[in-house]
Amino acid sequence: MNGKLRTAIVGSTGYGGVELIRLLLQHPKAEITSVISSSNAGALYAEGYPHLSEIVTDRLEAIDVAAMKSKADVVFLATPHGVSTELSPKLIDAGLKVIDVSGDLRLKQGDVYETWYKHKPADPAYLDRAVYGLCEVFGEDVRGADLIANPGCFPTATSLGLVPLLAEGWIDPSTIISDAKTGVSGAGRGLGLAYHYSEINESTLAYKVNRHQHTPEIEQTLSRVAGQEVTMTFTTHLLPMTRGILVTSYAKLTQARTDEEVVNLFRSYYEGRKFVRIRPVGKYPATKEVSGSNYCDIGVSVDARTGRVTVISVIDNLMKGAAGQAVQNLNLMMGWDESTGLDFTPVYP
Ligand SMILES: NC(=O)C1=CN([C@@H]2O[C@H](COP(=O)(O)OP(=O)(O)OC[C@H]3O[C@@H](n4cnc5c(N)ncnc54)[C@H](OP(=O)(O)O)[C@@H]3O)[C@@H](O)[C@H]2O)C=CC1
Ligand SMILES: CC(=O)N[C@@H](CCC(=O)OP(=O)(O)O)C(=O)O
Repeated sequence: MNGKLRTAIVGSTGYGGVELIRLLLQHPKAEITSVISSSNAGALYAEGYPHLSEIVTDRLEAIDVAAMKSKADVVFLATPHGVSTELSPKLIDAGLKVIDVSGDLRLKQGDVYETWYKHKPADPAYLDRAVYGLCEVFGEDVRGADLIANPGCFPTATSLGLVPLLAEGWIDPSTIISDAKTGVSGAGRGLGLAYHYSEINESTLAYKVNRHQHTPEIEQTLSRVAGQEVTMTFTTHLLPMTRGILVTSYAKLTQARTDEEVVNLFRSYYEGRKFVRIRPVGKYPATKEVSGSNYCDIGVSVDARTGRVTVISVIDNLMKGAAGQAVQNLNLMMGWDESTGLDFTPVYP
């Protein structure tokens, strides 16, 4: 023992898992004690990820709650939907802390989860116990929690772009439309026809139109902040890039505002929050400007002609959209500075 917090990663062989490894390897207060696989226990981790040769020398371990309890304090779940539903209660009951990167514990109402995810929901007691870790909005809830539902990638970018406007009543909640674009790593490492080079290269497409599972998650956050039920239109698009999410949101202003007023509202709402950066009037962020980092960058514009505000928000889906925010949640949960181990610049170009 060197005094560091011991972490285990279930789903370590996926894209979310390998990004968690990148972050936890250089975290000053945490270490990785188990990399876990449901299908390949015994194999050397770096066999599947040669970029980690001579860096991660561990072998993959099977899922075993007692073994995790003996080797770890906190377990990250970077697993497909449905796994955490069953596994998180066992880990919590064993006295472990859990940060779930999947969607299993994000929606407070089990029937809503079942409708959108087509999976059996988790036990309501654990849904109640899970704290929704959108750090810049609900971060206070995370301190001292033991079960975190890490927000989805699209919900993180979309919600951070709308929350200040709703919190202050500057937009009409019934008029929100968000148009989202993502790179292919959002779909994970598994194979799928839509993600083949020859299918997505030089092409783009909308998918899960009016049925994306992140819609109720965004609505849940916006409703909580607005203090009334919010429904919205949300459309996702796949782009031929590896990392990155860009969301453009539109809503009707409740009264005339200037660009400067809206920029100042965002700056004041996120004051002191390192990972949200607001562009000046007339400037809008690109996905490359946050790539590999935990930042969410936001640009805003008022259209005086239509009375609508346009918000552009970008994140790296694997960082602020998954592993980065999961480590930020770990930091908040442990009472550490939220940027511990995340304090590095984006990769550019
Ligand atoms: N990719 C992204 O940008 C984001 C992903 N997420 C969510 O994070 C989770 C992981 O996503 P991602 O890493 O992209 O997905 P991947 O498909 O890349 O990885 C998922 C991993 O889960 C493991 N797994 C599969 N079945 C089981 C099982 N029954 N029990 C335990 N582990 C299993 C697999 O590894 P093995 O066979 O070795 O066990 C696999 O490597 C998903 O819920 C996803 O929705 C959230 C935000 C963003
Ligand atoms: C390109 C692509 O398919 N992206 C995924 C991103 C969702 C995801 O990562 O899952 P969570 O629900 O756990 O956040 C999607 O649109 O479903």
